[in-house]
Amino acid sequence: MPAASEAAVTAVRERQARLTKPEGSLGRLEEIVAFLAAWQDKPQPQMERPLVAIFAANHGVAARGVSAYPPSVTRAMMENFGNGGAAVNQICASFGTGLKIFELALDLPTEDITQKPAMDEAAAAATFAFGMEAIAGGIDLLCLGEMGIGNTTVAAAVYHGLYGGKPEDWVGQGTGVDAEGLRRKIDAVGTAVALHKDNLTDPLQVMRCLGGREIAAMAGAILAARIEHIPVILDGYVACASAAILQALHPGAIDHCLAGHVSAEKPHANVLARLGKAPLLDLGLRLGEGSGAALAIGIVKAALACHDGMATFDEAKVPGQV
Ligand SMILES: O=C(O)c1ccc[n+]([C@@H]2O[C@H](COP(=O)([O-])O)[C@@H](O)[C@H]2O)c1
Ligand SMILES: Cc1cc2nc[nH]c2cc1C
Repeated sequence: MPAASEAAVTAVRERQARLTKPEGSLGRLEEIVAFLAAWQDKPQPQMERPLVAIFAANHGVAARGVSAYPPSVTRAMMENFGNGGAAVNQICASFGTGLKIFELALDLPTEDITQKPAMDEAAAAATFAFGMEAIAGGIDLLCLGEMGIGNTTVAAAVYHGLYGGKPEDWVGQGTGVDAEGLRRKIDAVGTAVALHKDNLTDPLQVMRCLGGREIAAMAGAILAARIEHIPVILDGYVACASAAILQALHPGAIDHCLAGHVSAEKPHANVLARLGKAPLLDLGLRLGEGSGAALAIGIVKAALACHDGMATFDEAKVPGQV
């Protein structure tokens, strides 16, 4: 895996020191520019072709009453994305960002994780490889999101499988289940992790047994982005499950990823702490579909505009530090 480019970061830091602002005063905007330089391996990082990629999948466990919405919403939302009617369409339009939707066998839900592994090895591997396609087309930043009724349950199972604790530590409201729905989610996560317990020492087996197709595909996309020097912005609770799998496989594997936001899905803050990521935004979103990652593009755009467009002390004849 490529490492962060120290030379590119040094070039960014040198320019930042000359820009007309007190040292360090742009805070995380400066860190974002250094981060892009490090992972694009460019002394002048850029974001001319950002992409929001959404992976959509269906889940057998959704039949257990773990979502406030029926599984048919997943396909219906694909139509809506195509027609520009979803929140993420409008966020992307606000920033002039490209959006691609990847459909993952919606008519063939993965197995119910409380009964069987979600996928067999061939399907898990093929889906991971398919996710690697997200970086095609010369993009310079990848935002990762998903759509899939029931996927906050499988994400919770992945976290419980990777991190232990109790099922309820990792379960939140998802699309807005009531108290009974929450109980069913907690039961499903506990049952699934107990069923597959002998398979959970390998993070890729956690992905295969407890995850879903969008989670496997996003993991592939994150890894492909790393290899091709494309920084990644992660969306919320579900997208971070893919990052958690890669981090568990190899501790530095998600160093090229930023957390776009902290979701209102309660355990997400804890997940981000485990991933070592401070979110860029905290807006109470719990939508998924890449919305929080896409919003963070606005911050990245402003960070790069400052870095590229600000005058230096010399250019503006502003006196420097005493
Ligand atoms: O990623 C998040 O932070 C998030 C939090 C709550 C809900 N979602 C979205 O809601 C859907 C899953 O919710 P559920 O209740 O069906 O498990 C799926 O389409 C996700 O994109 C996503
Ligand atoms: C309507 C709807 C839109 C979504 N977008 C992402 N997850 C979603 C879940 C539902 C239910």
